[in-house]
Amino acid sequence: MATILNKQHRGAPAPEATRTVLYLHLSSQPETEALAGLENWRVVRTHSITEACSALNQEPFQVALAHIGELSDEQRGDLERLVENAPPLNWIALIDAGHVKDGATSALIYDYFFDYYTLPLKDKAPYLCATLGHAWGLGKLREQEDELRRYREECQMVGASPAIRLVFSQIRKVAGVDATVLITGGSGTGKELIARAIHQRSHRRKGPFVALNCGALPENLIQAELFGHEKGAFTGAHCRKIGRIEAAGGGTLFLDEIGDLPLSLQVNLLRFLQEETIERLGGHETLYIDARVIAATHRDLEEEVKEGGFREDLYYRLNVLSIEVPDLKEREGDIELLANFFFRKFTEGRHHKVRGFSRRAIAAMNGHDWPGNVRELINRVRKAIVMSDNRLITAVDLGLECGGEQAVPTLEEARNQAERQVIRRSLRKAGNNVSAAAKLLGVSRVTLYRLMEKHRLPGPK
Ligand SMILES: Nc1ncnc2c1ncn2[C@@H]1O[C@H](COP(=O)(O)OP(=O)(O)OP(=O)(O)O)[C@@H](O)[C@H]1O
Repeated sequence: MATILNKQHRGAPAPEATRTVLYLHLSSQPETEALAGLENWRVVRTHSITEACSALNQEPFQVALAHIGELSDEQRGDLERLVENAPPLNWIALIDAGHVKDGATSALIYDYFFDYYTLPLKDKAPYLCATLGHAWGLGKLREQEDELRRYREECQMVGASPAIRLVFSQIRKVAGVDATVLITGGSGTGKELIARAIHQRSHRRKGPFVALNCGALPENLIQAELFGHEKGAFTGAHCRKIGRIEAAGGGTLFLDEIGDLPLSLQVNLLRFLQEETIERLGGHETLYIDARVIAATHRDLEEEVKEGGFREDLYYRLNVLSIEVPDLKEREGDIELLANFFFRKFTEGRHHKVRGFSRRAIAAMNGHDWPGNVRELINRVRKAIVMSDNRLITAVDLGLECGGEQAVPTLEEARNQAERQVIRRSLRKAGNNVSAAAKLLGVSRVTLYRLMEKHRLPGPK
């Protein structure tokens, strides 16, 4: 079994071990003296590939030391499989002198290892410590990047700013428990996306995710929508209808715009949260429903409670865990990231003349206030892709700078516009005859065809 070593100074309290390294001892020589110098490192020692495998399965490592002596072909094959298949981490080899020139081992190190040292270390020990530190730091960076990629791939959530990273870490924490969550934040900040991400990461992920916008329906309809009704419960109730709470059984119920839920229904929802039971409208049967509730609002519910518009007991019941979503303008660096993400999403697989955003457009996006947050950004990008006549989307295309005198185009934009105009004019004048138009422009036919393609101008029929 793997054992854990915490180095302790004699007479001094043990320094807090903040970083962990896996040590795999595959040599007939004794353990390297280097381990004694790894202060502030927690060393998990293993003495075979199997032990290393099980240690790697038990906890995440950023860095591992493999102490390599003479290896049989079988051992080398096992080591290769381990470093190739283990979760991504940086391996550093410590090789007993005399085995460095072993061709197969050096090829393995060259292919898979971050660095290597020959033993005995002697005065190279501080360098090993520094290498371990770098390898660990790089591993941490990779871990963060992996997490951002996972959010992008699994939840379609994009962002790398400190503000959104904090939200990601809160999602991770609340997903692991089954309590009610209240998500607050401006309109279009991604509250529903966050609720879905919590659901996907929770043990309920195989159950349904059912959403209801409490502000979208009149009071009488919302009650039937939430709790369902029996046949004949009211005029027009021609058959039994399952409500959203019931439909969310075994999964998650997302109540958007919870601040809009009428006071008369707040008490019903509170009863469900306390007793986990409902009765369909016009029904007498009490149904037990196991659904986790996530609510969201752009309103200040605490203020609403003070003003009597929202029940205090329901507020506390919903607000067991909370996530505050930052406005887009507070997410440093994310605007460009999101704009490019949506640009790729809307142009992928289609032939579009636009290639991306001009620098001025990016500056304008960064300077904009984004009252509609991510939803507004999506709409502006989508519209600009369709409407733009340029190769690069401009601030004007995004509706972030008015045209006319104020909007000074970049030199490239101006050149492109002028080029396009003059080609169009010459083609018109030449009755769409490319050879004649090329002559008017003083360029070859081939050049004109290339320019027409660049500006997506139709050729002669
Ligand atoms: N971080 C993000 N990455 C990618 N897309 C996002 C992100 N945040 C929000 N979106 C997208 O923005 C749009 C609005 O998000 P969502 O509906 O979750 O916001 P909301 O806060 O619930 O809005 P509202 O309060 O108006 O109901 C959706 O299309 C969503 O996919």
